[in-house]
Amino acid sequence: MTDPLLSVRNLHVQFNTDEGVVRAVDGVSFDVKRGETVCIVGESGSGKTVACESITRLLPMPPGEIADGEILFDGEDLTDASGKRLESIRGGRIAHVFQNPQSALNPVYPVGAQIVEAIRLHRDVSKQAARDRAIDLLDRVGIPEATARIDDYPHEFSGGMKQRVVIAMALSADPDLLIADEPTTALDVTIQAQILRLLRDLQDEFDMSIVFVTHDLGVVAEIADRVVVMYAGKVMESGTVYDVFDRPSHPYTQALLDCLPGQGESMRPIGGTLPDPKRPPAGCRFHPRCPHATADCRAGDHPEPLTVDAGHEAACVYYGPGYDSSVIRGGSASESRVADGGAAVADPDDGHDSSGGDAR
Ligand SMILES: Nc1ncnc2c1ncn2[C@@H]1O[C@H](COP(=O)(O)OP(=O)(O)OP(=O)(O)O)[C@@H](O)[C@H]1O
Ligand code: NI
Repeated sequence: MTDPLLSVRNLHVQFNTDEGVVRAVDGVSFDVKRGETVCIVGESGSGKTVACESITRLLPMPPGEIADGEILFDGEDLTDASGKRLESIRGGRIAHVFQNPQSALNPVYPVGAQIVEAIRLHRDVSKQAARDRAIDLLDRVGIPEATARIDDYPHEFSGGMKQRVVIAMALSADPDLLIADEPTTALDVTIQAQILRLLRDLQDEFDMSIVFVTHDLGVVAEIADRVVVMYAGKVMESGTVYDVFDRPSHPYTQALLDCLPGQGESMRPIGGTLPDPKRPPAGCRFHPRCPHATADCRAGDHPEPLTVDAGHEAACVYYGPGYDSSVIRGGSASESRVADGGAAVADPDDGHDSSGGDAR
């Protein structure tokens, strides 16, 4: 068995603020194998972006700080890497794509010039060779008449086409890992589906791994090989897309799935809101909102992940000896939810802020 491409081990990322320490990512572990797509899913504020942006230290530090843990990328611990080393990895072996394509493009230069620059940053090639490759990349991401459009400015492209340009730029260095943080959230549904299909095709073609952040379980069903469910800085459940959709073993995962509209029912949002990250509750982070919480769930530390099956883990006190999963899964345990698709997880912060993309 080969080592995973990326192995995030017990990662703790915090912000030291005047009001206290925000433990945004609080002991998160997950692996990404070569060539696979891992979706990180969870409500707004659960720490998805902070976890992803810590990998290449895109997250400004300070105010952020990696307080503990390891980020092993191809065997190298990135938490120890120098700023210079990370700069070469960023955009080289690890590329990021964000929600808002506008933020990744410079409005005053033609898109081709920006892709050429990205190529030449990581490769010693002539301008002409880089330009040829830029045209090829634009063509591969589905920009019609790439040769004619390479000298167009970002504003001459629609939102979906702009995101394709950004993806072409991200691919320019042949990355081993693409980290895409809500790359389709700002796009309309049809365009979203096209971009997801594009990423899947490109993944095969470029043989890369993808970490895909979303709060849309429909998107997860569409694109994930494996899923990491985050809540309030913790991983609640992880497993293959089939494990998580067909055998959800954490009440939080179940609650997220219940937000998906089924036949003729409307979306049921999860009651309550995320805890204050400066003062998380004792016990399981989800217990104040969990319909199954017992005294054991309200005390002590957050539960350790327990193995459900090989490769499928759930961090739930309830998931233990004598556990009756039908209690949590209700009557719908046998229905495959992978096919449902299409719905966003109810989000307390409804207008998912675009700062993840705008900040850059
Ligand atoms: N610079 C910062 N200073 C203080 N707290 C921060 C900072 N950046 C993020 N946080 C906090 O860290 C937590 C995790 O935020 P993060 O952006 O990772 O959530 P997310 O899961 O990506 O949510 P969304 O779906 O809205 O993008 C939140 O409580 C957020 O308020
Ligand atoms: Ni985010």
